[in-house]
Amino acid sequence: MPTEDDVRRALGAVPAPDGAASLADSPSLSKISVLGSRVIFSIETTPEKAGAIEPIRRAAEAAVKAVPGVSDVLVALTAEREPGSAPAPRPAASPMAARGAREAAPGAGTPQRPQGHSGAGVPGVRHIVAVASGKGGVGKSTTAANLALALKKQGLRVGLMDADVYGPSVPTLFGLHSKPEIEGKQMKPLEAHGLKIMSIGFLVDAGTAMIWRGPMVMSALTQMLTEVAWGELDILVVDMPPGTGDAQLTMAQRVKLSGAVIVSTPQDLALADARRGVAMFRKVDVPILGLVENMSYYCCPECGHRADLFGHGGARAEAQAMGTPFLGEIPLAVEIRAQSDAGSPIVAQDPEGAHAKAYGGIAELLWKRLTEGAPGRVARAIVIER
Ligand SMILES: Nc1ncnc2c1ncn2[C@@H]1O[C@H](COP(=O)(O)OP(=O)(O)OP(=O)(O)O)[C@@H](O)[C@H]1O
Repeated sequence: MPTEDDVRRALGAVPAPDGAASLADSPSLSKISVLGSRVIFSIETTPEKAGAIEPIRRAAEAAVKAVPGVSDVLVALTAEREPGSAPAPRPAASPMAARGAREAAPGAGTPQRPQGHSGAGVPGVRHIVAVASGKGGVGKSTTAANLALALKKQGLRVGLMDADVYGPSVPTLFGLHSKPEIEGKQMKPLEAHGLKIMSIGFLVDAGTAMIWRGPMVMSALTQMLTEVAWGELDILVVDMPPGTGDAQLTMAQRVKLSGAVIVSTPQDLALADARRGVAMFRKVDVPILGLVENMSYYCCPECGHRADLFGHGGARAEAQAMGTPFLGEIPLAVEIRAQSDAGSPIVAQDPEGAHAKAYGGIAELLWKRLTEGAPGRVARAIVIER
């Protein structure tokens, strides 16, 4: 098995982006993770310089791939993220246009995957459900985490995959900071509150935003889906990257989704984004399982008074207008935020409380809709050539 020293030696021949003798000597090089035959590290840069540093990233990847015993290399570009600032810019180029990725319609001469609700691509996983939002900051990750816990509470076997590669928040939400172990050829998901959890944030330095190029997103996503020992799951909840750009569209196609849940806040603007989210999934024939209205109303922790901040109920009306089910509403509550920050989501912390019940109701409707048969879909295969 390769060692960290072997990797460093190889990086000694790669130029540095900052005038250091080599990448191995550069402060821009992150900690190196060697997980069996798989090597993961990142190079720190700024979003503006990411394009210029791409050749160095590629050279580093090639140099480490040539180290005996190395099977896979993932080199990410990362940038410091100011707390509360926007995520790093998304790749401009469509991942679909990336060399090596091509789309194939079923029956176009490529091996066909099973269709519809089979969870193809992840053996043993019955349903893969995306939790998505048209824009960032609406509480998609918080909803995905608490929904996963609420599904678990119903007795289901549940996994949570953080596909929000631009700003993985699942490590913070669950207070998980260790690296996954290797089991045979696969990474073992971490576990918390009975959930199996995987995030790109477990693999690269926390506190950085990642600057991804199309093919890297695909490779990271593929690794998290197929190279993780998920075992037998009733449902894998996928926390998608926010937005409706090419990367999100590609993910929606790449993952064999049973359906998608769209999270929105009640504001008009957020609802316009939610509409775009719904349209994106419809475009690739992924059934919309329903809309969730987050930060729906304010609930005073002192007196229990309910205040509608943005005319709550907008998402319910919007869902009706779009012909999608409305799954439920979650209030804007200090405890929900505090528990997320403390690394123990509200459903785990206070499973019998009112907020847990709200998530529970959504989970119940979601599971009902999945098992009572949301409209089937013919999944289109995307073939990644390695
Ligand atoms: N119902 C809620 N009540 C109070 N705070 C909430 C609620 N839902 C989410 N938050 C808080 O809002 C912030 C954003 O939430 P979260 O990270 O889940 O959003 P997101 O849509 O996943 O964002 P991004 O797309 O940028 O990752 C967090 O600080 C979270 O704790």
